[in-house]
Amino acid sequence: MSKHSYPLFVAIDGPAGSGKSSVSRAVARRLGYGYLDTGAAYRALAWLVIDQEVDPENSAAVSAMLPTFDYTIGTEPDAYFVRVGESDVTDAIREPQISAAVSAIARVPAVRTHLTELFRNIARAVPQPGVVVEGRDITTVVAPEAEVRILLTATEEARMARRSAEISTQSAHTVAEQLRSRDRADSQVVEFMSAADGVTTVDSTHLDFDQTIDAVVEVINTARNSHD
Ligand SMILES: Nc1ncnc2c1ncn2[C@@H]1O[C@H](COP(=O)(O)OP(=O)(O)OP(=O)(O)O)[C@@H](O)[C@H]1O
Ligand SMILES: Nc1ccn([C@@H]2O[C@H](COP(=O)(O)O)[C@@H](O)[C@H]2O)c(=O)n1
Repeated sequence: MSKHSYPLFVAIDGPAGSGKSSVSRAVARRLGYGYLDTGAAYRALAWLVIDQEVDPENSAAVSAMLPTFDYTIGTEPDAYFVRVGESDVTDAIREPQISAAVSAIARVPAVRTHLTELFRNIARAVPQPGVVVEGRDITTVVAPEAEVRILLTATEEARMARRSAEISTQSAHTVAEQLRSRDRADSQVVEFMSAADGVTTVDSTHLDFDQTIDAVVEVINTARNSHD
């Protein structure tokens, strides 16, 4: 029987475009763990706010939506989906208008408290022996007691180049400006640019995708061995 009553918790923080989602999902797949993308919940709430024609800057109106926010996310690395009620919003939450609105919603304290509790419950319930949870504040706020805590980072230049390579509908300049402005807004609320005490930094600036996965898996295996 496992020594853990809950799945082993791997917490991964980092700035926009550092590879949190793609690397975390690949790591979870390799280790047979669950995968939880926390940014998707902030995005899904932003989607609902816009869909209901609520002003994202109206924190009281946004907070009032929380009790009926019916959110579901897939935690299998190969069966990812995001739903609000009956609506599948997996693709819709990646639209630029959602990225532009999400930071305003994420700075509302009631939203952060509500979603933090939701993330803890979802992570505890995965059927796998471990779960990789990624977002801006996972190592510091959501799971400061996690068995494994990693700050995944890369230089702003590398992150912008990677992000603009995957977005063909906007100029590299626009993509870079959006990434910078989201990091600026988010960093007023949570610290994700430097590692808190006990958090291991993985800097992927000079690593390719597979090397980054290897580096993260090595940190997990080292921590796992020290817990056994
Ligand atoms: N080490 C790497 N080398 C090359 N490309 C990478 C590396 N790590 C991630 N990428 C690529 O960088 C892009 C951004 O990664 P990803 O979307 O996972 O970042 P993120 O941190 O989740 O961003 P955000 O917080 O904005 O959602 C993706 O296209 C991903 O495949
Ligand atoms: N733990 C988190 C995760 C996300 N946010 C906010 O959501 C936005 C979208 O996140 P992505 O990872 O999908 O890009 C992000 O810009 C933050 O505003 C958060 O606050 N905490």
